Amino acid sequence: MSTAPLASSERKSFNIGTRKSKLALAQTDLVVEALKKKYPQYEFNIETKDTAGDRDKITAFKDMTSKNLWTEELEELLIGGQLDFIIHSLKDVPTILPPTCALGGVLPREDPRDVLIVKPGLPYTSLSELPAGSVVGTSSIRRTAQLAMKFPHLKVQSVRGNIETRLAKLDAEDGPFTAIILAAAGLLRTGMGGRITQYLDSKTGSLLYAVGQGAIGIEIRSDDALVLDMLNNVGDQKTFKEVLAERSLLRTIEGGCSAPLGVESEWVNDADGTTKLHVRSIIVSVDGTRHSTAELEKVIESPVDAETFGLELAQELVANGAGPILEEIKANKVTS
Ligand SMILES: NCc1[nH]cc(CCC(=O)O)c1CC(=O)O
Repeated sequence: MSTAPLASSERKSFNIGTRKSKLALAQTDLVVEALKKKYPQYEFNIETKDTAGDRDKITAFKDMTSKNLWTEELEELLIGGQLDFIIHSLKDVPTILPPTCALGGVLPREDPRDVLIVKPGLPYTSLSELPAGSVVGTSSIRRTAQLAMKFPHLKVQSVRGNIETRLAKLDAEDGPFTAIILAAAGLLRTGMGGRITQYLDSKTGSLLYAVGQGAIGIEIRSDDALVLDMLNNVGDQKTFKEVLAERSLLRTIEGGCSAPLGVESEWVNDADGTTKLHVRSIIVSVDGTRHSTAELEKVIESPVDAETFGLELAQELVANGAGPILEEIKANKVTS
């Protein structure tokens, strides 16, 4: 847009963009609610848009050539000034944003774990109970690789579509799936937590989650001081530190490809009361035969500390053998 930006004092109305899915709308409502509470004098308009990721429901994610499946169209509107905020599932946001865009803040993280959902009528209550040959639905290479490593007797088959579509494919009488794996956050935020069979985490010896999973990311123009200031009052600083550390880890190791990286972040208190961020991480080869793990625990006071944390954890993962696994993934990647 060619119109000159309004002076801060004249801006009373803000446009918030998101995708059309039920989850995107539920998450946007949470952000609008939080903004209205602190800024009752402003008006917030929600605008929805389909993205490339919504339109192409057939190509497996790993074969898609655009890295910004869920974000590109909305970012164009943000950069052009038609939008002031974009609300994303942070997990879907690339670790490198366009140069004039920034992650302005995040809402408090929902449960970040993956969950198992077993087909109705089947008796299984956990991943480890599923009989050999059971078909587990997921389209994520992170989940596929970790399943191949930890549950090699199971079969993995791709399942695409939004949460409702995937559940319908699981429930289909004549469908192939014994169970599917989804993020807890998406189910909980859309009122479908009742479908969860088992929460997966390192304690149950199963999957680590995706970088940013369960967090709602708010993208803004990096020079929009008014909006940034609003988000400093509305966003959750603890979640922000966690996800900045996780995204720095992913950005460091991925080098232009989406890596099968799993993480698990928690805050721990030392005996002397110091609070530290503890992150476990794993990279697994797609066939599950090789992996590298690393953990780090440090005080995080600033965004710079979080960036450094991610960098150091990435170095540890590489020192523990992640390099060849990443090289193999890059070599097999479709390039364009
Ligand atoms: N790419 C799909 C996607 N993006 C965000 C979520 C769920 C919510 C979240 O992880 O924040 C999901 C579905 C899933 O992985 O089960």
